[in-house]
Amino acid sequence: MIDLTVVKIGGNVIDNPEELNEFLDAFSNLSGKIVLVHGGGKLASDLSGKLGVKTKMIDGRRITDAENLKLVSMVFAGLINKNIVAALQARGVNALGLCGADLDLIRAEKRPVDEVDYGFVGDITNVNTLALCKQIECNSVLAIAPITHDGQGQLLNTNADTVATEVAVALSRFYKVKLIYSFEKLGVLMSAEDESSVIPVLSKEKCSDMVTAGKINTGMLPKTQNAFYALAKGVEEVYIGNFVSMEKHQSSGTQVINS
Ligand SMILES: Nc1ncnc2c1ncn2[C@@H]1O[C@H](COP(=O)(O)OP(=O)(O)O)[C@@H](O)[C@H]1O
Ligand SMILES: CC(=O)N[C@@H](CCC(=O)OP(=O)(O)O)C(=O)O
Repeated sequence: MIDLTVVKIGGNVIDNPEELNEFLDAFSNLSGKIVLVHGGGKLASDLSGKLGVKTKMIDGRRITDAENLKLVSMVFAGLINKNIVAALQARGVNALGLCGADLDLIRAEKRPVDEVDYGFVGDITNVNTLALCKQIECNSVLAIAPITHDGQGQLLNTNADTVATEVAVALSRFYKVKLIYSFEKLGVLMSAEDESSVIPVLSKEKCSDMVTAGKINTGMLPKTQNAFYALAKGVEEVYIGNFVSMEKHQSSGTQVINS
């Protein structure tokens, strides 16, 4: 099988022009088949503060009422997605920016109300693998925003780590997939404040101990949950780290392993 890399970038990098440029430079230099999935949670939260739209996150996921949905659709599928596409085009990469509704790429269902009502948050039910593969085989570099749809005209907000995961899982039927969750730190840290405490290899047991001890929390919760799920569903290799440092061989990040 041919190698393919899925890279996910999150809000802290997107919100920092210098880091974003460094990321896009490194991403543009990657050879072979590549797919980019982006978030942008920080920018959405900053903007909602300015516009007076209340924001609440639970375990790294946004409670998305109707007003928040309007805002995140504009920010993720519009502003951020199109700026990333333009920046990649400027680097000679023929990027195609899409959200989950385009080409029926990612269907989701509104998360059922349990203990928490997440509002218009979508749990992914289907990835249109054929559409993805067609674009990839035409050498388009997909830049995917974390807005999904339910097939009935309703847009939904889905965590970008989860979008990257499901895209990686779908593509692993046809490619040998490496999935990198890139963020501003060098990897999963033993101690949140200490950048030198990167855990080189994270097993399920180690992760569960760290969650219990409160050492993995907030946005790292969806990342690690998604990482183990991806491995269980056929993704070949999964890393959590800083893509630029990894590409420059300054840091190997955290490799997540399924044991
Ligand atoms: N053990 C940990 N190691 C590194 N970061 C952690 C850890 N536990 C929690 N975090 C937090 O998780 C954040 C990354 O998640 P998130 O903010 O959702 O990133 P992104 O927007 O890039 O997906 C880090 O900025 C950090 O504050
Ligand atoms: C449901 C949910 O939480 N959706 C996320 C989607 C964006 C995202 O995941 O952005 P980062 O990768 O920058 O965190 C949100 O609204 O923030």
